[in-house]
Amino acid sequence: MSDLPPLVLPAPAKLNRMLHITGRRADGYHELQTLFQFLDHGDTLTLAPRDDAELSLTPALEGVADADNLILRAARRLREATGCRRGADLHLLKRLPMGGGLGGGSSDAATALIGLNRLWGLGLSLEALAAVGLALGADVPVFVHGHAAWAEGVGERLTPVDLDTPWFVVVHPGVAVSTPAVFQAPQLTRDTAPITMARALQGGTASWRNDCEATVRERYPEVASALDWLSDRAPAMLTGTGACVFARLEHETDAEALLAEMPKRWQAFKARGCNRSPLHDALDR
Ligand SMILES: C[C@@](CO)(OP(=O)(O)O)[C@H](O)COP(=O)(O)OP(=O)(O)OC[C@H]1O[C@@H](n2ccc(N)nc2=O)[C@H](O)[C@@H]1O
Ligand SMILES: Nc1ncnc2c1ncn2[C@@H]1O[C@H](COP(=O)(O)OP(=O)(O)O)[C@@H](O)[C@H]1O
Repeated sequence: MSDLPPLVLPAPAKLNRMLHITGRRADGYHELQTLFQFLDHGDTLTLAPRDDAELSLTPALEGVADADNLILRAARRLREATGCRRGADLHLLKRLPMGGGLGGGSSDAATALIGLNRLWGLGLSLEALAAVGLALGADVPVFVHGHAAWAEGVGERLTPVDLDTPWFVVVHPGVAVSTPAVFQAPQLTRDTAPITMARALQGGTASWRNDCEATVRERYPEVASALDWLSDRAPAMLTGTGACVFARLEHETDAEALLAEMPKRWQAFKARGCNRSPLHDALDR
């Protein structure tokens, strides 16, 4: 056994504070403009070195084969990209709902890339790690770079920004939303005129919206119920393609009060918005 201590690193959630769909590419993927921000809530990945070349991940994720797990896929891609032959024991404490629009899988992958880069002493730059991550998902690079960002393209062209950092109550309405199904929906708005980042920021939170919301509301009534319930109490939006929705609150006590009166059928948590990823804060400690 190696003497190096395990690395314990956060894999935070993200919110899409706004999301516009501005077009559709020839390959079917959609052009987006979105503002990503992190939450101080997420999964935790523990990475321990091994003396052999095995990669192990515990526990198994329900409904996700190991070969598809973004953490193991990230580890294998990193080894392919660098020729590294080392192994690791990985353990995931999963707190984020899967397929909830909180980017949990992408964040897990980014934490694996950054953690293994350190554990294996590879010395890759964040730029190089983000490039490895982009092949796994469009949301991986923002988690690797670790700063709130204005994103364009399919979400990979990033400009760092500092947004307001209120409290959020994030609600999972208990349904799974299929990202491909939302993007294939005939009624999805795909022609929002592109805007500049400056204009999006000047418009402020009151002007921010998610172009997926109408489609998701129509197809998933429970998401519509959660949005309606939250909107009666605070400004509320969908994140990504859902299913999670979030309300914006000034104070932690407001978030606690909202959680206390929420219908028990929904899972919910409070978290603070952060412009610097908790992963990068942890790496500096
Ligand atoms: C739209 C976002 C915003 O954050 O939604 P969430 O996943 O967070 O909800 C993400 O960029 C999603 O990224 P990700 O979750 O990696 O999507 P993928 O698995 O790559 O895509 C699933 C499918 O959705 C469609 N898709 C995805 C992203 C995109 N910009 N255009 C698309 O048309 C494609 O059909 C693709 O095959
Ligand atoms: N480590 C992982 N954590 C979560 N989901 C994963 C992971 N590996 C693969 N997946 C797959 O990726 C899908 C999207 O997961 P996730 O990133 O949590 O949602 P979203 O993209 O909606 O924010 C899941 O439904 C699951 O099938």
